[in-house]
Amino acid sequence: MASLAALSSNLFNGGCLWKYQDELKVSKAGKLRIRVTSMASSSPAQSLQFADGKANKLDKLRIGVLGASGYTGSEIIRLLRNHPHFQITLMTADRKAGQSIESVFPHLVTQDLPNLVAVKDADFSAVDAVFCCLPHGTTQEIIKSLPTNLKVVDLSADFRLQDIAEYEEWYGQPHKATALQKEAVYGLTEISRREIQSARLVANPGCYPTSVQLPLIPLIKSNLIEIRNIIIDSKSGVSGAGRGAKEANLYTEIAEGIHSYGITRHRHVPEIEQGLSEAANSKVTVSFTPHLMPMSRGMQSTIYVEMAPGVTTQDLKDHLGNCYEHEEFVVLLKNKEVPHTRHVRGSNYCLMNVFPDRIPGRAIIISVIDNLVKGASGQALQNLNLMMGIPENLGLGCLPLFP
Ligand SMILES: NC(=O)C1=CN([C@@H]2O[C@H](COP(=O)(O)OP(=O)(O)OC[C@H]3O[C@@H](n4cnc5c(N)ncnc54)[C@H](OP(=O)(O)O)[C@@H]3O)[C@@H](O)[C@H]2O)C=CC1
Ligand SMILES: CC(=O)N[C@@H](CCC(=O)OP(=O)(O)O)C(=O)O
Repeated sequence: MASLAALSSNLFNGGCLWKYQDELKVSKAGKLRIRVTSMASSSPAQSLQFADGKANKLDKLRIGVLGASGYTGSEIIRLLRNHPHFQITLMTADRKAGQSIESVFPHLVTQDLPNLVAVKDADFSAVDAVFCCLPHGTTQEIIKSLPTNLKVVDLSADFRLQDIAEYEEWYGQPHKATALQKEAVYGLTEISRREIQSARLVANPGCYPTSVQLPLIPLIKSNLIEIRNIIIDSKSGVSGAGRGAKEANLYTEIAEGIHSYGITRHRHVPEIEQGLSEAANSKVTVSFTPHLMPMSRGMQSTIYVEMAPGVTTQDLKDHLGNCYEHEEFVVLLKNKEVPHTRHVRGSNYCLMNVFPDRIPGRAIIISVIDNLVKGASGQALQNLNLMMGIPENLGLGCLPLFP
């Protein structure tokens, strides 16, 4: 039985009322009782899983953000501001260790948060779960060194590829935590919800792979599209490259133009192919070209596919509509509405739509996300909510920022 406070905090946070089955009852004592259950779990307050088995004074889970001085780390901080059951108690940085969060991110001046510490100085005995927002390569050894009772959502690419040889080929370095790799669950929430719920370590998907796999996996699973000749043209905002200073990301190098990069060799190719191959139950290869756009956040994937014989674009739409009908964060647009990145900015939504190509038998699928939210920290929070047995939309109620 959840408390009214828990219910009202869910609603306050944009909790999705349609996901809750509310049952009003008058108890013998004449008090109104509201029973709340969700798709993700039963009563949130009862299912919080403290790492040491003990509740704390605040009855909130203690969260560590590793890499809190980066873009995805600050996005986690922003989202957790509205979370009823998570409280940040540890934040790490590398070059910025020792600084206060407002000196690193002035927009967070109003928040009462701990100072940034180096990972080596962090006290992990005082946290229940961590978001790991570190560069790939550095992440594996750090996660390996954490107490094993902590739940971990890793936003880096280190645990996404099941095949270690493939990781080493595409990332150009040996994997240093191969045992943990076997334990990790790939966290594309809407597709792997059941596995994520019981995971201890979740490999949060890359931003491009999220925007591509959400529309394609259901269509491939149902044999509605051919698995050959899939062409993916993706575009990302500059925050996708992180906050670290790089010449290629200077205003003068990005503004007033766009450019492709990583042509035929971007490291998200094996990640996309892994997910699509699993859906197809046979090897899928794709043409994938990412582009850098002069915008700070946002991502669009335009995907060209060949439909299976006799299948129409309306069939693709109907199928995606059915698959995602009860999903809060994945939305198939109606009619010929075109997804825009500006309509998901700052939110956890993925908007998609399907259009007939002028070439018979082909369709064009467009999907948009905010690379820092559904493409990173929002999906990571969705996953940790699931892992903790609480409704997966908590903290994720913010609408897109528009205009
Ligand atoms: N940006 C995006 O849209 C997405 C990013 N990701 C992935 O999420 C992870 C974080 O990305 P993002 O936030 O953009 O990156 P940033 O470069 O913005 O932040 C990186 C963070 O890691 C810290 N850090 C860097 N090197 C080390 C180290 N050797 N040891 C400990 N801490 C270190 C930095 O600290 P300091 O600043 O003090 O040096 C900073 O806090 C990456 O793996 C990225 O690929 C995934 C999906 C989308
Ligand atoms: C614009 C930009 O540079 N985007 C990054 C991808 C975003 C990301 O961080 O992906 P991972 O989580 O897999 O590292 C890139 O192309 O490498």
